[in-house]
Amino acid sequence: MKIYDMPGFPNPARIHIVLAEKDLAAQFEFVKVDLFAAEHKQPAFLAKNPGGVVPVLELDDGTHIAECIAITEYLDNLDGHPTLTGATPRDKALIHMMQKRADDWMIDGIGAYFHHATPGLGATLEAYKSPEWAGRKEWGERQLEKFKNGMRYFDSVLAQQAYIAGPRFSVADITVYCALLHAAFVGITVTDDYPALAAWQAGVADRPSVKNRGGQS
Ligand SMILES: N[C@@H](CCC(=O)N[C@@H](CS)C(=O)NCC(=O)O)C(=O)O
Repeated sequence: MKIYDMPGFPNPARIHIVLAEKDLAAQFEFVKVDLFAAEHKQPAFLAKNPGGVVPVLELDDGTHIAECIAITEYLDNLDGHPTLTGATPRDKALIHMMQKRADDWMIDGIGAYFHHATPGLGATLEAYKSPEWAGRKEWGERQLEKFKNGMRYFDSVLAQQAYIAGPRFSVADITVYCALLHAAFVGITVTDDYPALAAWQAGVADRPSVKNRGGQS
């Protein structure tokens, strides 16, 4: 099986942490897609994922699975013992609720800010010198507000419970953690205003799956 990704980028990092949590990395070949060279917008890659983003999982039968949450569902259920996406109907529902909030408010929020309010991946891909740029930049700035509201919300959640979706580590933790990685890249860090989020972040950073993911992503 293959994973198409780009080392150092936040969404691929989500999958590297999942692979480490599930001890599956050795079963995969990693194929680098050069985002700066716009390889992900070429027909060969778009045939794998019309969304034109990484990561993408390729199964041995040629099936392509895009979207981190879908890839995580697949990987987490391979051994019949899901540990990241919930084992009971209640846990599954709570994890997916928080995962959706983490996707919408955190990883998409900071991603939109990066692509629309900063030079992002550069002039060729982002077209930030286009006449529409001013409006897009303003929209991107508003996405940063959404991200900061997300930080505030998750800080309040983590003041009440150990992890994002309850007492156990889950895919929702991975999503929030990787959104914070992306935020740090653009200079936005977790400050003293968010003490529970900061303590949780330090704990997640210390997990073997996060610390030792083979230097990948
Ligand atoms: N919703 C997607 C997001 C994937 C995504 O945005 N990946 C980024 C890398 S971190 C990407 O490929 N960006 C390229 C671009 O936007 O042109 C997922 O969950 O996999």
